[in-house]
Amino acid sequence: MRYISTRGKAPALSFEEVVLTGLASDGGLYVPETLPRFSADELSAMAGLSYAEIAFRVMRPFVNGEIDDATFKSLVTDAYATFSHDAVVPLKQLDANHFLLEQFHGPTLAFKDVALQLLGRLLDHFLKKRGERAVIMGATSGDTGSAAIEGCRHCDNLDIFILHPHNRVSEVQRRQMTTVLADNVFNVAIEGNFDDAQAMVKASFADQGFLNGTRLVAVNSINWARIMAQIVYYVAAGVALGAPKREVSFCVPSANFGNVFAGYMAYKMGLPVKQFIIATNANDILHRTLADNDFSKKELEATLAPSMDIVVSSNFERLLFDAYERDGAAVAALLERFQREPTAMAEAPLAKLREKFASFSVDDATILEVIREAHRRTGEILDPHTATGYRAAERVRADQATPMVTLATAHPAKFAEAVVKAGFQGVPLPTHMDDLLDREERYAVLPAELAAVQRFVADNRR
Ligand SMILES: Cc1ncc(COP(=O)(O)O)c(C=O)c1O
Ligand SMILES: N[C@@H](CCOP(=O)(O)O)C(=O)O
Repeated sequence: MRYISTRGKAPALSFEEVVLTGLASDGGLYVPETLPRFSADELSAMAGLSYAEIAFRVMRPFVNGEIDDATFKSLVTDAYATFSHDAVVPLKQLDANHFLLEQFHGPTLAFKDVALQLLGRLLDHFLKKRGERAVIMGATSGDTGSAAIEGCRHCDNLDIFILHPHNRVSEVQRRQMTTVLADNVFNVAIEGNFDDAQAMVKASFADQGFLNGTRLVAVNSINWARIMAQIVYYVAAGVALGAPKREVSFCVPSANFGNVFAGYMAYKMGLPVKQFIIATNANDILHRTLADNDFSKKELEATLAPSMDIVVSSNFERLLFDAYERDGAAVAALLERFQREPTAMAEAPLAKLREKFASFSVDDATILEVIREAHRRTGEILDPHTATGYRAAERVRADQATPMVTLATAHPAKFAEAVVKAGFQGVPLPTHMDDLLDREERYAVLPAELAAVQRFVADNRR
């Protein structure tokens, strides 16, 4: 298998190269040239297997024999042994046909752990094999940062720089990052928003001169391995609920679009999916695009679901590539227009997306209402991101007969502000984080200026 760019002009890469690369050299994102497809028998055979075994079977075709099976199996098994629930990503039934897929049982309590526990191990494996060092630059609206640090901190060959928007992540999220005092971990609070941070990371991939030849690696979902690892839980949930004999629907709290895109990949690989629902907070560009063909930027708003405070949604590009029949030039032209001015998708690709995707946007007042309502009905305290999904699933699901799986993307203990505002006392952190609020913090505060950030990285990398 080879990986090609969504903008059609960068060289095709192998799996190892794609894991060790960020953006493609033409500014696009890498996707597999062809997708593996599972037969109904292969899917049926996955029901009842351990999560690690399903993960191995789903991801093996993407690895392409570039890691031998025994080694890859052990990387996968080790990655998922760090989760506190035996099912790794368990399903919880809320009512007759609505399920939560709990994605917060990993070390940092959000769905990002599922991919980043594996990505850290893959990077360690490839860099050791090559005898190379690398620098990671990542942008976070709160969850990717700690999951990346947790996944990569033990890799001696890596220095990790994580940019978060100053004062725009929750206290628990910030401390999960800034209290890791390892020599290879650097946190930077940017005086700007997530889009500023992500733009600086992307600009650094485009011009890596400031690193004097050291490799720059991505831990954001621009890295294909992030998407690959996230495909697994769609397959695991689907077969647990009766696929391939029964269709399943998924509702996904969305922003940078890596999570729901992974679900779409599972569908393209043979999982029978009736509907994907894209849930957004007040930063509703994905909903506006799907519902009104309004593919235009609006001022980024700080909401009670801060991890979804994103306007420029990276992985939407991967979906556009598919919707535009893999025409890289058309995708590049649309995205260049989008950066400059309000724009719209062509009718045919949009119609294609609407066959499988619906969307819904939830404001802050509704997030609070949903947290209270879901607790009354189910006994669960949802985190504010999951709350957007819960409401969207109720409002725009295609039918009641198909099982609906809402992805519970984070643990409510990470978002005390929203939970308390909704009228609860808060949710305790798990015991391994008991003293998080007392730990020493270390981070730099920098202006949202590329030169300042690159100087910081160049000066501090080991
Ligand atoms: C808790 C949580 N929910 C939802 C999202 C949205 O996921 P995605 O960016 O993959 O669309 C994020 C981060 O982006 C998140 O951290
Ligand atoms: N919500 C994310 C934003 C970055 O998304 P990614 O999936 O591209 O890493 C975060 O919590 O940082």
